[in-house]
Amino acid sequence: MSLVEGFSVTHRRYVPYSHAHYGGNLVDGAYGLGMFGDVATELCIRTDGDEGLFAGYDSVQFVAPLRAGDVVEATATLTRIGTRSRGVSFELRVVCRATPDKGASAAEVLSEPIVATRATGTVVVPQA
Ligand SMILES: C[C@H](N)CC(=O)SCCNC(=O)CCNC(=O)[C@H](O)C(C)(C)COP(=O)(O)OP(=O)(O)OC[C@H]1O[C@@H](n2cnc3c(N)ncnc32)[C@H](O)[C@@H]1OP(=O)(O)O
Repeated sequence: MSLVEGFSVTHRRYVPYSHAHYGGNLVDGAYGLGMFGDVATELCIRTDGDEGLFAGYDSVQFVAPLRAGDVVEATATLTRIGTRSRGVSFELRVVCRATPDKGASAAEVLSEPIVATRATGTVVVPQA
């Protein structure tokens, strides 16, 4: 178990073109929230031995677009330990991106990750 403030878990994933939803291959904001649910689940497993339940978000900010073809990292960090509640902060970062001007499948590793989404929320676990 890793029930200590500051403990974090990161998931990394390629965003398929089947998830492009808007012009410019833009992906809907819910995609990142789905990743936050999954990474929070692993966080709860590691902190409390249970998948936990997401009670709600206090804040969500869509800081930069997420695009099909991106490789993204979602990080969940434990910020508060209640009795059964756990405060969690989230960040979604783009680490690789397509470069279609160089070819249909060309892509690059970004020199600096782009933060796409930030959020804070609460998950609830069973009584120990
Ligand atoms: C991470 C997941 N594996 C992935 C998901 O996303 S799950 C899918 C979405 N979530 C759900 O379907 C959950 C639906 N909600 C529930 O089942 C319940 O509302 C709950 C389990 C989240 C809470 O219900 P309950 O166990 O009856 O809560 P309480 O006994 O009243 O409180 C327990 C602690 O939780 C804090 N709390 C409750 N609701 C909220 C809330 N909306 N926002 C923030 N905090 C909440 C409450 O303050 C208690 O905290 P302490 O134990 O005192 O620290």
